[in-house]
Amino acid sequence: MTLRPDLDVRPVTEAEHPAWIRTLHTGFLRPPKVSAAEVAGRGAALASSRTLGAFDAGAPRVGGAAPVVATFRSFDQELTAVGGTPVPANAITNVSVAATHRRRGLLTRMMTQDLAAAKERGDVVATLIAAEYPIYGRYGFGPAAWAAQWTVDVPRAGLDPRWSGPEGGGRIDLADGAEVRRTGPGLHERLRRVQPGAVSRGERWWRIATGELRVSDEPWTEPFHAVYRSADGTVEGLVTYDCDDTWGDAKQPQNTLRVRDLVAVTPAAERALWHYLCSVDWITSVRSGWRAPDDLLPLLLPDPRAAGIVTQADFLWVRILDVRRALETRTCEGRGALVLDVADPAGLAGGRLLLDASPEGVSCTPTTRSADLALEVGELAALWLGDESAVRLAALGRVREERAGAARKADALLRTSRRAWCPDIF
Ligand SMILES: CC(=O)SCCNC(=O)CCNC(=O)[C@H](O)C(C)(C)COP(=O)(O)OP(=O)(O)OC[C@H]1O[C@@H](n2cnc3c(N)ncnc32)[C@H](O)[C@@H]1OP(=O)(O)O
Repeated sequence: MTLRPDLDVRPVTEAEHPAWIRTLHTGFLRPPKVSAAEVAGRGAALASSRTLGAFDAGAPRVGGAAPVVATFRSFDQELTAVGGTPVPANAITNVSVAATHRRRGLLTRMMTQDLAAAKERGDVVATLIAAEYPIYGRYGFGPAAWAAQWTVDVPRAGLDPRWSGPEGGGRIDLADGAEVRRTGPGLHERLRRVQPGAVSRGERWWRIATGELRVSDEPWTEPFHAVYRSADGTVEGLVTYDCDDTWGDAKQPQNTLRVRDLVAVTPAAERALWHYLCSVDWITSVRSGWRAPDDLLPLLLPDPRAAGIVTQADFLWVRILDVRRALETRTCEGRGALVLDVADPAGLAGGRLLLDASPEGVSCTPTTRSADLALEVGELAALWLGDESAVRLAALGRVREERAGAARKADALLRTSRRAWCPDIF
């Protein structure tokens, strides 16, 4: 790795936004052009001292300035812990380093700077959606919530073709973007209060999802929105989807419906919305979008084999910055005490801590007692949302039992009955 003193990492100014966006597009292999509309659409999100750029003073100047050769941005977010309490999170996004400047330590510089600032602010975790698995473990991140995507072969699913709506008095109605902006945020707030791994959505998220705010020059396709209401009229579910227009030579419909977002706060709403999506005439295939790996979807179908997993992968990565607060914020179903020896080579978190957990509450205090389980902070992140098994990590040699049976005990305390899920890419 060649470290170069003429590579300056610093917050970008408003005048530098167009160059910064162009570098981001280049890094993400999108056409390297930027319109005034895109600069305006992204402006509010970029206007922060947490929008970093790397500038190469040794490169030919572009418009009289050193070119932007790397991008990085973080923003305030809340991440729901097991039990439903949110923790303050430093959400990291828009990470790119120009191919001409790769492997010179630019990502490491930007990440180190940003994580130190997040720790200083008092954020409990940092979060990101990783483009590639091998990038972020070195910075103490661990894959904390996985996701799966299904394709449903609708004709094979065995659903009753006469179905005309939900049972039990509930109803489904189509909605427009304005209604989604009114009802969606409240519904999503209900979801994230109970869904470990869910992250907060600001008003901007809803404006982008409904096409009111454009942050890219890609053509916008207006989606369909459908709302589920229970028998008493309460909104309990919302789905946003689009469809293609494909017909076979024998004049048979072969259309695919793609779910962009499905939020349901009751099992009845979730069941009804999936049933609805798989019952839209002309649709022969439904793409589920990113769901929890234990989503209800396949088992809702009379023939679950009609739902094939097309992708199953790590999704939300978490970097714990404050082990004590992270553990004390979550709940535990089990009861017991465990001494964790948490190693953090970056020195941001870690130490030896006594986890004392019961359904009544969790305490986590520094201790000098001998350790039961030794692990790195990234492994703890994978365990923290309850999605990973300490027994599994021990078998992989990634956590070490200092006392026989400690991994099984950790699982009894930390694992959850349903898996963590992050519905959002950010
Ligand atoms: C949250 C998000 O935004 S995810 C999107 C991430 N962006 C992308 O994937 C876009 C394309 N890729 C890139 O822009 C860059 O290659 C980046 C951002 C992934 C890496 O930036 P770089 O400046 O090259 O990383 P840097 O030089 O700091 O590398 C640090 C270490 O990570 C390793 N590393 C970096 N990227 C990768 C990778 N994709 N796969 C494996 N190892 C990697 C380096 O080899 C180096 O290892 P070392 O410490 O053992 O020497």
